[in-house]
Amino acid sequence: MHAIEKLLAKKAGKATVHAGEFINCTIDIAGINDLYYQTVKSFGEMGGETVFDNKKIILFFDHYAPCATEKQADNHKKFREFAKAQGIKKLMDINEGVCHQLMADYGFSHPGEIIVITDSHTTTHGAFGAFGTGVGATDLATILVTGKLWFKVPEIIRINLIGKLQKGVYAKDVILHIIGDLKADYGVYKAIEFCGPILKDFNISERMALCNMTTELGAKTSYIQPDKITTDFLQKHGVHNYTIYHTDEDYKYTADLTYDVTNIGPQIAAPFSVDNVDNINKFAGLHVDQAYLGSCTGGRVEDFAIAAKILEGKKVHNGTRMILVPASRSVLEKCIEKKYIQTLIAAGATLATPGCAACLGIHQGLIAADEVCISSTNRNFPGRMGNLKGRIYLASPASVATAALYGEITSPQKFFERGLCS
Ligand SMILES: CC(C)[C@H](C(=O)O)[C@@H](O)C(=O)O
Ligand code: SF4
Repeated sequence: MHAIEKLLAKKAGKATVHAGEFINCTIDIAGINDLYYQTVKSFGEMGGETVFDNKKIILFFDHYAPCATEKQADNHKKFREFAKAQGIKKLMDINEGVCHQLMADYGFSHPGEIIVITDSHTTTHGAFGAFGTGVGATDLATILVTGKLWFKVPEIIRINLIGKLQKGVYAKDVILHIIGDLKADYGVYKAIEFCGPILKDFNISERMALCNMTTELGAKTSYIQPDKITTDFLQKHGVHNYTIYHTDEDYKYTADLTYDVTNIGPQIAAPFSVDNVDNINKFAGLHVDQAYLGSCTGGRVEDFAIAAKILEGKKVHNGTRMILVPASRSVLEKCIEKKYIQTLIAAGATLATPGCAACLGIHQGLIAADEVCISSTNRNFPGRMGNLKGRIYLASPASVATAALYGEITSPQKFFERGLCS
């Protein structure tokens, strides 16, 4: 069995499970985003009165924080009333940030647990050795009533990362390259495990970026075998009580792929799909109207550190806007402490409040028709960040910051050639 199967078997109260089998599992964390008040309505329609365990439920105000419309404000108000009525203490209000970053910041993502949130990027939590998956309102309401949810045990694909990363190339470039190679429907309802020597060079932030974007391969969940990087992170967050499962030596993967990252340069996913990927140099010189640094994919402290290093003492190009959206309050606090925010504001960037913001085109930085936005987020569909004719180029935070500096898409490796960035 695979570690994921051992995890699912335990949660289903079974000795073994196998790919394709339908099982019913107990859920360790159920998260509801502010866009999903329907979950509460469905809970009522199912005859739900008291939630299964109010300590295992988290409400996240992240897709519009703070509210941009009266309807959004009304939604948040109803969520707060529901939390009060049910004694749900974990209500992440408008001052907190994006659900997946908060799960990391608060040490809520644990190896060996099942995390279900009403958000497709819940695959992010495979970075901690959890089984994380996104569901809709009805499935989440089922959990509120029963504390359980059905799953079909997924087939598992292993992606082995070998070689040596070039300077100026990050996890985001690696996952964009893989998505461009495998295409957006490759991993539908499958689990995608990352392994290989490169992982020891990827901190939790980069592992989260890898796992987060398996959603754009259609994956049901993702997985990275917990190691010292994982356990050190958990220890730092006061987390000591969890179960790490291990995959049997003779486990047979549905597919066992290897990528040598040595020859992967900075990547771009060009409009209008995430698997429309090519080396950044193919787009060099394209004017960018907006450079966006944020989201659960690329809005962490490490991402702002890179951007600050590239823009320190310099100015965002005239004719280009740079928008900063820290993924959470804790990220913002750390970036202020380290003066990354001050450096970037001095360069001419605009600071928005922690949350999803313009990542999905709700507020805080939408783009107009025919505008070009280079973004550290994870989707570039028509209308994703504003006007249907807006064009989004997905890239690493380093590429976003470099484009902000030059006003056009430019490889961040130019800095490393001159040794400016370590
Ligand atoms: C709003 C939410 C349902 C959606 C998702 O599930 O991915 C959003 O987070 C996104 O990134 O498009
Ligand atoms: S930051 Fe973007 S991708 Fe992440 S949960 Fe929010 S809208 Fe979805």
